[in-house]
Amino acid sequence: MSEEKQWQEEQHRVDKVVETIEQKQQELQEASGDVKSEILQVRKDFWDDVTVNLDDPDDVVETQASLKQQAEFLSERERSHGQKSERLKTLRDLHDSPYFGRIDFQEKGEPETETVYIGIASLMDQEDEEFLIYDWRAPISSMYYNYSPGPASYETPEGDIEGEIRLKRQFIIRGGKIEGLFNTGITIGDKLLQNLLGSESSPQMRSIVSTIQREQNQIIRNERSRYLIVQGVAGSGKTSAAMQRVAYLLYAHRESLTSENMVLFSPNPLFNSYVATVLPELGEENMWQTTFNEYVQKELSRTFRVEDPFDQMEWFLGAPSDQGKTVRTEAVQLKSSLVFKKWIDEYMTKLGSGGLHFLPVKFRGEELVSKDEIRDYFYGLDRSVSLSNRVELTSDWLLQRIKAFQREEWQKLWVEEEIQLMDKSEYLEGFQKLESSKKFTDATFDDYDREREWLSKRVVKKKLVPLKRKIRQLAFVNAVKTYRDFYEDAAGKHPEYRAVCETSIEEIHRKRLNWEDATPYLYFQDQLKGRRPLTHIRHVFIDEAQDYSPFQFAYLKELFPQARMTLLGDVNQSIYLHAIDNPTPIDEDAEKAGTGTARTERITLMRSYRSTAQIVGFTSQLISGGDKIIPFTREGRLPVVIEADGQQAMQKRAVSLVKELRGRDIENTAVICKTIRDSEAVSAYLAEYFDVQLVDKETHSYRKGLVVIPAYLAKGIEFDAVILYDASAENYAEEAERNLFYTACTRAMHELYLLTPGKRSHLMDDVDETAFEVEQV
Ligand SMILES: Nc1ncnc2c1ncn2[C@@H]1O[C@H](COP(=O)(O)OP(=O)(O)OP(=O)(O)O)[C@@H](O)[C@H]1O
Repeated sequence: MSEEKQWQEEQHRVDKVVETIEQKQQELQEASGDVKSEILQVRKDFWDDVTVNLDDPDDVVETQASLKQQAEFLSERERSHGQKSERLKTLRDLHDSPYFGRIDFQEKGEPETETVYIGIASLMDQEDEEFLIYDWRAPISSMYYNYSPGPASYETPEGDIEGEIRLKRQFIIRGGKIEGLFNTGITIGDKLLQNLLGSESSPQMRSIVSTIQREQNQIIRNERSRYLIVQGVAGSGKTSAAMQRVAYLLYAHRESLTSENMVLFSPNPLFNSYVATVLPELGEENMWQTTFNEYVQKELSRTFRVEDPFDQMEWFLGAPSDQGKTVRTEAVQLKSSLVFKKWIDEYMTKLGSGGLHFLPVKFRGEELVSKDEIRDYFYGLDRSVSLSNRVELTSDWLLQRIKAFQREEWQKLWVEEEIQLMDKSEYLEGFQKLESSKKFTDATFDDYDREREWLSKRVVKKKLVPLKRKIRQLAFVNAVKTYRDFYEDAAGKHPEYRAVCETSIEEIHRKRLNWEDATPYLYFQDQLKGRRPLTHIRHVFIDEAQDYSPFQFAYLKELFPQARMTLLGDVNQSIYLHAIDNPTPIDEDAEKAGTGTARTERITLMRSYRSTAQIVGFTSQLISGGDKIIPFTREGRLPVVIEADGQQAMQKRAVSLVKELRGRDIENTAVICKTIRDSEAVSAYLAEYFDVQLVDKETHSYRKGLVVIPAYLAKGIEFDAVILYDASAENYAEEAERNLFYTACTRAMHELYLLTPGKRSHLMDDVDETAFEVEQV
């Protein structure tokens, strides 16, 4: 069949499908309108349709039942309306672009070839008999991603279905019109992918549903593993695959899984907003998205001023190489390791028989239960009971003590004074309560006593509420002091870490916690007080997983005991201090990294999609093993190293470069600096010429245009052009900064410039001279 004929036939089919969509839209709109007016009516008549009678207890019960019934009816209607609106939104998307793929599949033993069209959601014909479009997540659709024409199979609950793909076709459809049509051979989607990857970057990540690659599909549809570890080179689609995986899981387990059962840990708040549009684009709701830092700060900020990972990074990049830096580096390495977790576990065993510190229970400045009494009670409990359970029992005991104390307190003078100060409404409330309980007759002496008694009880009870709450929160355990003792003990046992322990004690004393101490402290506290694990979470996604220490990962495992975990990362992008000599959760040595179980699976992605072949050619030479990275064949300009004659010349060139890029319609440009201080200075300078956005650790979203950003915050995101600001030998002097340098360079999709005010960094020494151009200004 001629190409033109094929095109016509396909367009004809698209027209028919669009017609069906329009019919369905109309029907649904009418039904949705009906439900909406019904809801409005129910809301309006709500009180007419319920029987409200509060005369006697039976009537109250009946009223409650009637109210409940009406409320349930209303919420059922609202739910139905919600589902209809969602379906309408999906139909709107399908109306614009009904599908992106087609396979003709002949099942073994079947005479007919089945034609399967694949889109972002399923669509049945008007008779509900045939699929006009299959959802990309349906089992049969998996073949579209997994196979080229030829033998193919797919899994179903009843077993594997085998056969042959006779044709595989891709479409670009917009506004109901076919704009592109490709019959694909061995590699899927080269042309379509070229198209997509060659386009402009965006401050919001896009869904890759129409061009998912086979190796990415394995991540998306993985059902077996407890820990799925993805080591993927920069730009290999890890984040993209993770988002598609969420959508896939929500579809495949729609009876039992919702977005509330999932959490995504991302590297910073900016990244959260970067990925936030992907799932809604696929018709799914976003899950709980957070950062580990956000979680830690929420848990600890009432006790300590906790450093965040970005400040730790800034310190690392800025601190002079002296004794202080050596000690802190040692501290970071130690406190990230599972060895340190073991030290804490051992100390917990010791605490089982003595050494735990308590705080006295005080009320109105008076000590009710001394810390010694609490300690005696605690250590009087059966020693085989775990520490956290003993703390729980102690809390019960303290609450009992408070109850007894409460009675003694009623008669006290301060209570009488409080009653005098009570405002009128509170007083009246007491009076009414007594009256309604029919214990209060006319104003007799007896009634007056009862009123006093009632009010005294109320005053004492109310005053004790915060204290009881604190006891329930186990605030009587002095975890901070105990943690300090732990370091004292460690300093004695491990003299080689004496300096580390001493500085830790000093920090604790100042109510401060360095980032490397945050997870160990949380863990320490949990061992003492227990923590309710978040069992409703069934899937945890950790992006940039190489930035987590084994200790942090172990902590997350305990926090989400029922969850499967998908860890995505790149060892060459581990930029934090702890990763220098430590394994990270994505390390090949799973045992060391704490991810080794029978159900751990590793997937390695070597193809890089983000950058042009020229940029990948350059960046891959910055890291060891980079020669194995496979660039996606998309051509562009060689990276340019601009050697400027001093700082001023570099600044000037940065301005002219941005102007040049704009002249060529390259709008989304990032000037990537090493630290926030550099970024502030550069953005202030550029602001004299352009509208520029400075991104710092608090930035939640960025807009199109010119952005200045420190390298460690640019993780995970991408720009059309990257200008690496100050790639000099002085600025990037240390080997430990190699990954940061690499991460910054790999943010570029189409063009990469490295500006240096003098000799370029030795981190580029191994890059072949043919992999970049040199410009001198
Ligand atoms: N199958 C695909 N189809 C279309 N685009 C893709 C595909 N895979 C990746 N991309 C594109 O490649 C770029 C990089 O993807 P992504 O950010 O998911 O990679 P990553 O591995 O998380 O990168 P990094 O580790 O460098 O942050 C994005 O623009 C993404 O849209």
